[in-house]
Amino acid sequence: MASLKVRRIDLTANNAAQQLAKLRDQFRIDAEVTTPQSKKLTQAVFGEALAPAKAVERICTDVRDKGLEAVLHYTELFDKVKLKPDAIRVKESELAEAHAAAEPEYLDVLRRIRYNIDSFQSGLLHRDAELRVSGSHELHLRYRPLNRVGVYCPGGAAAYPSTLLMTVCPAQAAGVKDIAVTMPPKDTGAYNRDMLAACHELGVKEVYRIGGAQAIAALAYGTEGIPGVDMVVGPGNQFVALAKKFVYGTVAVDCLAGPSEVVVVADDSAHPNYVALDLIAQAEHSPGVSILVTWYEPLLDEVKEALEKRLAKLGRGDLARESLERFGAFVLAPDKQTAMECVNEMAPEHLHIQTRDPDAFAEEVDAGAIFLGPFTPVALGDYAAGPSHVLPTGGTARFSSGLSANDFRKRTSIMRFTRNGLRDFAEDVAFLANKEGLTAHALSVEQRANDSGPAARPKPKPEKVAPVVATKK
Ligand SMILES: NC(=O)c1ccc[n+]([C@@H]2O[C@H](COP(=O)([O-])OP(=O)(O)OC[C@H]3O[C@@H](n4cnc5c(N)ncnc54)[C@H](O)[C@@H]3O)[C@@H](O)[C@H]2O)c1
Ligand SMILES: N[C@H](CO)Cc1c[nH]c[nH+]1
Ligand SMILES: [Zn+2]
Repeated sequence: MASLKVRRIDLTANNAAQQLAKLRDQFRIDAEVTTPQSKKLTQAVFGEALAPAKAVERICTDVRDKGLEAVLHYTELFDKVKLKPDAIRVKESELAEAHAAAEPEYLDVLRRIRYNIDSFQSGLLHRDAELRVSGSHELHLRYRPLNRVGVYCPGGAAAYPSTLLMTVCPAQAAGVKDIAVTMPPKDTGAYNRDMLAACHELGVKEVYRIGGAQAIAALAYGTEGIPGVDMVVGPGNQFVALAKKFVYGTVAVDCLAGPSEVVVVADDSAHPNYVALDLIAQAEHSPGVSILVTWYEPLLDEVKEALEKRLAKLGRGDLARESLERFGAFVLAPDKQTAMECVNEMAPEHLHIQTRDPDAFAEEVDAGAIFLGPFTPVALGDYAAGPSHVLPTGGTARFSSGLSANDFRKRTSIMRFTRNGLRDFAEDVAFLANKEGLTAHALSVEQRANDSGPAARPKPKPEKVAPVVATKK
């Protein structure tokens, strides 16, 4: 087999900024990172080579304007499945049958992991807050779960029961009652018995066989047979992430969780074999972005050798190799400080720090999730630890965070003043309101502050009603 070709980037004080910008732009959410097969598919569907964001705009507007007909149309073109309208929703009996037929060990694993996720996610929920100033006013912050949430579970190249756990469990911890799940109509999606069994185990009753941008649009706008939701969450490929960006505003979305990425930062203390395993683990998502950053040059050859050995024996070795060669990189930094700048420039979804002092390094850098030391591979977070594995990708970890139970709750502030409390605030409010030229605002406070009569109109006296007298016929 030909030797593995991973791009190498040597950072110097002079070229670091330019090299890193190039690296970062390559995996931005709207970058042209789609594979040649994906480009060919877009061309075949639209008759022209549309950029991913343009293709997504067409799909989403079609679904918004034409509803189910457009969902079925794109499902046929992208997923090669011709579905009848009544086959879109998975029957509850199918969910129950898949569950009844599932291996008991699989269900036990789901239950144990569900427990881990639920313990962490319930523990981090924000609590209602209040401030009371006696005789003056009271201020409250109230949290309530969203009513109805749509979960996208990817299923193009692999089936992800873990993603069901990492999305549905935080939503349930937040108190969301109404959860609809969509998965592509594939053996790795809504025709996968393990996925259906997991839905039943989690108590999800509403599952649709649709994927890609058309699924996100259907959830957001609602179509015949698919009631719209208040929020769409979940990871997926570039088209899914761009569709969430497109529908944002019509519905809430979580972070832009696109193709998975890892940056492994390692020094001379790191075990090359462990580093190689972590890079491959991300690459096998296909596509997945795997970047090694080090200031210890011998590690690069050691890791390359370990990668080659591993890839030769791996089930998805060919897919992982393709991802490593297309989207991977070995970055050699002149020193630790430049390595930190490199990480911050990329703000990766996952950062695994395998250095002598991982805590100190972590203090200085930004990422969706940070994994410390040799015994904390990203896979622990992917499957079982408790924080959701739905994390921001494409550099968006610079300004956004991974999914958590709090995302499924909306905050409302509630306040009440007494007349004395209002009087205490009235002068400042009126002053600032007048400065803004909003004199009615000022008046609404001043009038009340100056009044001394009763605050409310007296209750109207009940009208006298003539007694009903029974008469004999
Ligand atoms: N960030 C996270 O939290 C996280 C978690 C799990 C998985 N992932 C990522 O999710 C991704 C899953 O991708 P996937 O493709 O396997 O499944 P997917 O379900 O996200 O996407 C498959 C769908 O994409 C649509 N599609 C495919 N090619 C298209 C094209 N050219 N134009 C328009 N639509 C097209 C099809 O409708 C298909 O149903 C992986 O990249 C993985 O890394 C991310
Ligand atoms: N690494 C993915 C994004 O965080 C999650 C995942 C699911 N299964 C395995 N990995
Ligand atoms: Zn993963």
